[in-house]
Parts: sequence; structure tokens; C-alpha cells
Amino acid sequence: MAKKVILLTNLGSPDSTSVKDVRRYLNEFLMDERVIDLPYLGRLLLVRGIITPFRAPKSAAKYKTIWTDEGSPLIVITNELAEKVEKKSGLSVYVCMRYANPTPASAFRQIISEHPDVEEVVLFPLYPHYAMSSYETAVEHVKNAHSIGEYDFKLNVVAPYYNHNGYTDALVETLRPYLENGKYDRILFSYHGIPERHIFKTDPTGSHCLKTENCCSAESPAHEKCYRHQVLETTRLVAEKLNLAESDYLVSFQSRLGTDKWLTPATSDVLKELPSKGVKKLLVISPAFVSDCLETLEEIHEEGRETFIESGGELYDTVPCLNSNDDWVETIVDLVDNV
Ligand SMILES: C=CC1=C(C)c2cc3[nH]c(cc4nc(cc5[nH]c(cc1n2)c(C)c5CCC(=O)O)C(CCC(=O)O)=C4C)c(C)c3C=C
Ligand SMILES: [Fe+2]
Ligand SMILES: [Fe+2]
Repeated sequence: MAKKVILLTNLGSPDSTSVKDVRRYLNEFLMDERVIDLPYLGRLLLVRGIITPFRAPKSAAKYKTIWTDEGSPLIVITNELAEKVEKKSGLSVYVCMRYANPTPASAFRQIISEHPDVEEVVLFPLYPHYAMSSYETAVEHVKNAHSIGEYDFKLNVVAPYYNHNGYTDALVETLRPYLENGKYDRILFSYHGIPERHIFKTDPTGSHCLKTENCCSAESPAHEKCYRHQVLETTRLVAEKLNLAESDYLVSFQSRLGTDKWLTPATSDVLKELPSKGVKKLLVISPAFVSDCLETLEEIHEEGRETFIESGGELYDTVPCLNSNDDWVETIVDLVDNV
């Protein structure tokens, strides 16, 4: 059997909550051409001249509200997950991040020093859905480091698993305890948003995505890379497993940045509008995030609650991410075994 190890890759966090570290992180993140897809000079001016100077102090203050003694929740949780996957799979598990630390190059150096005979690294992106700003950039970043290092081992990548039974079952099990006494008027599936332009860009047919109202439910090869299709599928499968009626839940997109047209409806708009439509008791789940992070702990749990309650909502609960729960660990091992 080929000597195999696992490499988990996640988005990454600033090294600390200092404005300087947050600025460096935001510059690296937003200068990624798969995140802000402008020509280099335009991107540089926008990111360094406008977005980062204003955003860094605000983001640093937000990170301070979620930071733990061990560091960023996203990093701490990813490391805990790695330990558990290692125990369950019997394989060595490493971690790298798309932005900041640890880098793919440092993870490869560690792998080689601990396993000089390694033949295969299985890359597991901690993104269930394909988007050029998440799954694609993370995978390309690791492939790039692999090719620069001219390593002898193979790099195999786990495909997006938005419709994998284990992943949707794991989501169902995190939701189930909240649904036992039927106290919510609605469940909101809030996914990280992306600009519509990114959906057009990743449509290999060039003619399917966002061309009709129900493009995401009509058969198409475009779905292999369509973020909207994939998040709607995750939602549909989870709802089906829980026997939810269509009127029991809705989907929205959070964390919009800039003035471009992003996927709609925006989570913040939905949270403002629901109470006036009679939805006073709300449960929110964020399945695009497998690890709790700034976008769940601050934006959804804190800001989201404030928006909903100030708009007339009465009860607002949020479901934790899969983090390092046992169902999720088993799913990762299964996906790695079948890559
Ligand atoms: C779940 C997948 C993600 C997609 C798709 C995604 C797209 C995307 N993000 C930004 C801008 C920012 N995102 C930020 C934080 C952040 N984003 C994701 C995941 C996805 N992003 C995660 C897991 C996190 C949390 C990181 C953490 O340390 O906890 C941030 C930084 C924080 C802030 O200032 O708000 C920015 C900026 C864009 C522009 C984009 C698509 C184009
Ligand atoms: Fe993001
Ligand atoms: Fe689509």
C-alpha cells in the first residue's frame, strides 16, 4: 500500500488580533485574484488604498471578540480536527491554510521530514462547495507549492462534497436536537456569499448559470463548479432527511463585500424582514463553514442576533459548525479513503 498522509486545508486567520497582523492578512486575502478578480493594478489600488485601511481596524476589533487563549477559533478547531482524523484514520494528518500560516510549503517540509518515504498526500479542502474564492484558490495554492517543491509524492485532491451522504447526515445530526420541540417558525440556511460574476466565470458552458430562474435545478454540467447549485443541493438534501416542508426553511447569503451584485437574498436583509412576516423564532445554520470562525461566531451569532431581535424577532438560535464532531471526522476519513 502506498504510504499516504492527509493534508487538511482551510482558509486561515490573522496571526494575532493586532491591526498590523489583520492588515497583512487582509492584504494577502484580498489580493488573491480569485477573490477580487480585477486586473493587478486595479486590485492593488482598491485593496491597499481603500478596503484594507478602513477594514483592518474594524476586523481586528471583531477578531478580538472571538479570539481564544489558544488563538483563532478557525485555526484551533482545524488543529483539533486534524488530531481526531489522525486517530480515526490511523494516518498522519497535517494542516495548511490558504492565507497566513501555516503555509502549504511549510506543511510539505514537515511531511517530508517526518515521512521521507511518503508516496501520496491526500488534500482535503475544508470547503464542501466549489467557489473560485474558496475551494478553487485553496487547491491551486497547494498544487502550486507541490509543483514548486518538485516532490516525488502524488497529490490527490478530494472533490467538493456538498451532496455527500456523510456530510449532509452530519449536518442533520447537528440540527436535530434543535428541532425536537418544534419551537422555531423557520430555519435559515445562511451560506457565505460570492459575487454573481464568479458564478458566470466558473460556468464551463458559458450559457447556463443564472440565465434562468431555476437554472440550479435544471440538469447541467455547469453544476460541477456552480456554488449556487451546490449550496441549494446541500439545503435540499438536509431538508429532505429532516422531512422539512419548503415553507419550513429558506436560504440566504452572508458576508457581502463591495458594491458588486452578489448572490441574493442577503442574510442581513432576510434577518431584518422576517419578523415583519410573522417569523419571530428563528434557527440559523451555516453549512458552508465547517469550522466556526469570524463569519459564524461574530457575524451570525452576534450581529445576526442583534439585527433579528432589533427588527422584532423574539428567539434567535444558531447551530454550531461541524468543527471536530465524530460524524464529521468519520465523513472525512470516508472521503479520503475513496479519493
Ligand atoms: C465558505 C467559503 C468562503 C467563501 C466562498 C468566501 C468568499 C469570499 N470572502 C471574502 C472576503 C472575506 N471573507 C472573510 C472571512 C472568511 N471567509 C471565509 C470563507 C469563505 N469566503 C471564512 C471561513 C472566513 C473567516 C476567517 C476567520 O479567520 O475566521 C474576510 C475576513 C474578515 C473580515 O474582514 O470580514 C473577508 C475580507 C470575499 C470578498 C469572498 C468572495 C469573493
Ligand atoms: Fe470570506
Ligand atoms: Fe447554477
